Amino acid sequence: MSEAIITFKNVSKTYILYKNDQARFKALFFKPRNPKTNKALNDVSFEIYRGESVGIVGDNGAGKSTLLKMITGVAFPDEGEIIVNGKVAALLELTAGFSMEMTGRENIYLKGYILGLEDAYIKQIEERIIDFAELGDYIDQPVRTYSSGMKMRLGFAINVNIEPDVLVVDEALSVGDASFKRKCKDKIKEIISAGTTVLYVSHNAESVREICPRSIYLRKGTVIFDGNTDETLKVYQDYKAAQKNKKK
Ligand SMILES: Nc1ncnc2c1ncn2[C@@H]1O[C@H](COP(=O)(O)OP(=O)(O)OP(=O)(O)O)[C@@H](O)[C@H]1O
Repeated sequence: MSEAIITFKNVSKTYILYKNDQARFKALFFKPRNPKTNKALNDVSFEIYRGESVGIVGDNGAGKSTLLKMITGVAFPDEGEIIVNGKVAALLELTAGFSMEMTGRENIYLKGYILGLEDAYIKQIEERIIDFAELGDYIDQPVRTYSSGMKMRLGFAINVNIEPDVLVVDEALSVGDASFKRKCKDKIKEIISAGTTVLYVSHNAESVREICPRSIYLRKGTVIFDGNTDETLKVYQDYKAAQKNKKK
């Protein structure tokens, strides 16, 4: 077996449900007593190997985004351990981390530094990113002057052009107009065929089948099934059908 690039060992995450923002702020200084909580991930363990494409499926609120955010390092577990051995690019919150006052070109460097890339490497991929983003003269204008679609395009262009070891994709992400969307899909396919490890969250069974030979089914934060995508989708769809029948 090749090397595990992502390892989750008994990972759990509980969110505290605050009454309001004031209570959320107060909690920074005083631990709330008996707060309402929601366990978003419950004792999740798996290993993903270099070059695998793995789908994450499950109903709304199952914990899919929480799991992806932990891989990209924007959410943290309260229990368990996560090991990620490589450079992660995320097609999730594309505009996170941008400085609105800096130009698009400066933001390419800013994001590159955040990802731990060297100056010389960023220089090498800069033109490729600019070409992909199709922002014309706006690349040297402050990002605050961009439309939301333009910011997303820049975010997408950076993330897909840094030659990541792991690409994390939320299919619900919508980037730009139809022709740009097509270009993004093609680029994701190209990255997959280059052997990059991909984690793909989607509610669309067909697209999971198309991209991922293996899938993990989450229900209320727990891994219910982890295996061949056809088998995983069958377990998921059978459960949904049983739930529907119960309601009748
Ligand atoms: N910041 C937060 N504070 C409180 N609860 C949260 C927070 N983020 C997520 N949750 C809760 O954690 C659970 C898992 O959420 P998550 O977004 O990971 O689900 P998901 O499977 O990605 O859902 P969807 O398919 O709707 O995107 C949900 O019950 C959600 O309400």
